[in-house]
Amino acid sequence: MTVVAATSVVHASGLTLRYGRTTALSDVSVTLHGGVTGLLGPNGAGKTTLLRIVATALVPDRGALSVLGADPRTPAGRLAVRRRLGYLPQDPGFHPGFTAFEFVDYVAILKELTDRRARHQEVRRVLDAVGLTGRSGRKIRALSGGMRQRVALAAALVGDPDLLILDEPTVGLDPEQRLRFREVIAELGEGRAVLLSTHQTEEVMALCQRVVVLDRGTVRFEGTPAGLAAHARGRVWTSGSRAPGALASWRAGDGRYRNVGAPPDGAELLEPTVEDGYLTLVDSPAGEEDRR
Ligand SMILES: Nc1ncnc2c1ncn2[C@@H]1O[C@H](COP(=O)(O)OP(=O)(O)OP(=O)(O)O)[C@@H](O)[C@H]1O
Repeated sequence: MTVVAATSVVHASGLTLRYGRTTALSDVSVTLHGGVTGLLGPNGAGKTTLLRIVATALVPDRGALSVLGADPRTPAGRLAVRRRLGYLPQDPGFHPGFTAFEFVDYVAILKELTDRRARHQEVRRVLDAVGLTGRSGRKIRALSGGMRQRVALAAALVGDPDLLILDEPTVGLDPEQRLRFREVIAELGEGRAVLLSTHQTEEVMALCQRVVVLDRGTVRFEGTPAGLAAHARGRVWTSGSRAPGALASWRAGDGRYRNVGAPPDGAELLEPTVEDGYLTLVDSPAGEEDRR
């Protein structure tokens, strides 16, 4: 296990965190390497809590954690992680009166870029990386949701971090903006580790090399998107009418019903998608963990 910890970007084992009487995470163990990893799960699954722990913004009640080879429980370890980490929280806390440039510059100051000239160059670099060149002088309050999200991503990119943590980065974006954002994230994942939380299985298919499914504070799956889809193999079928016993059943574009669940004898089976795999996992009893 020590070998895994040494080569992984994040290695967490047995993380547990409670908010009062609510157990947000219970004995969560995950290992992340380079590339894009999606953290998928329903509302309240514990995604934000896990991201905040990895980003050193929250301390778990129990469990061990190594991030970029450092231990966030020690002050020196926390500092080492924070210097090499970019974090896009769900609510970036914009000052709407700031321009995009001013906001990112402010974050760069917090990230200890003290030389003004070098800092401004870095701010221009990250604004350019997210396609905001030419809009950097606009006030944040005058930007669209998609543009604001780009500003937040630019702020997370200051200092060229080795690990990027993105909490639902494409929420609220229209399909075109989402696509553009995906392009940027995919490119970022080529040279570093990206951990992003999402509710969207299509995002996982489009972007992620690995996926972790969290449900009610526990890891239900850790593996590839193809492995997650395979979880529903033999459990997706097509029929001429709605199947009453299915976990989910809907009329597809071809006019036939696509059903997920236990198929009746003789059903015509379909190739499962990541969404099917996810559905069969989160709708089955907790405690059946799957890693592939
Ligand atoms: N500050 C807090 N105080 C009390 N309970 C909290 C707090 N933050 C989160 N929780 C609870 O902890 C659980 C996990 O929340 P968390 O925000 O981590 O889930 P999530 O998967 O990110 O949800 P969502 O997809 O809705 O953002 C939920 O039951 C939530 O209500």
